[in-house]
Amino acid sequence: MSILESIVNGVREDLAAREALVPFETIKQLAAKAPPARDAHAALRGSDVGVIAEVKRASPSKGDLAAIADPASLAKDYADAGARVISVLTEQRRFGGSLADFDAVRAMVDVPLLRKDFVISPYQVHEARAHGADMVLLIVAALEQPVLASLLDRVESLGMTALVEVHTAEEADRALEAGASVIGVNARNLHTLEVDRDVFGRLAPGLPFETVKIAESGVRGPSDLMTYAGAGADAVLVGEGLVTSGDPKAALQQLVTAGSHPACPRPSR
Ligand SMILES: O=C(O)c1ccccc1NCC(=O)[C@H](O)[C@H](O)COP(=O)(O)O
Repeated sequence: MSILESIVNGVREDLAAREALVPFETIKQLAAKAPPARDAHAALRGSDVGVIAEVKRASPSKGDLAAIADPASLAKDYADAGARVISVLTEQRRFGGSLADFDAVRAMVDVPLLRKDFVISPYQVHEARAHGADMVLLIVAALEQPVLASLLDRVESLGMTALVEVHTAEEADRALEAGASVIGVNARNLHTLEVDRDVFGRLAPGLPFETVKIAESGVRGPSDLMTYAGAGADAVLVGEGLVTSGDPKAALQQLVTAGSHPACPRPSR
């Protein structure tokens, strides 16, 4: 079984348990009552290269990364340092995240929030909105094409933005066919967990001009951001490099400064 399949199996079990407690109809009503979603698409389409800063406690590739005692305080640091969007991992078994982390962050910051999870069901989309998410991750490799298209429609029908994640040219074609307007190219191979930063540079030129392009994974400092910017990134998504830095706020400030530096290649629009 692949790592992705194993993660998704756990997600499916946890989802069934939550659905038994809060039925789909109830979560839909809660989502409908939530304040409107913030425009994450616009936030990411800046004239500089932006940063999506991630609250990431652990990962399948590295195990425990950081003891984040107060995710809200970390998110406040991210917001103060200029994060365009904050990503909060809510998958528990492999990433140590939770919806409680998400709620704490939502209560603290007004920046658009990405619910970062392995979304396989409409329930999770409404659940994300009910908790105040503005953006939802959809991983092409985890979804059959009709499911991907229908989840993307559902995310947008609730006023949120979908970050559609791809690893290959074929997945990028599927993302575009489904109607994705924000595509994340993840440098982390889901089979080997190895990070190859060159994947973004191979796939980005094949994406339409108007697509918002996010380079995900492997940013350890400003030079990685500059490299991704040179290959056409509108923004980078960074987790490990921030939470293991010892000073996430300062580390993020350095990235934000690099993204707006005159020498940094600008998104081409
Ligand atoms: O991080 C992992 O080990 C991982 C393994 C399997 C599936 C997904 C995984 N990570 C999710 C992500 O996309 C990253 O958290 C995100 O891109 C940030 O990456 P990084 O800056 O390298 O922590």
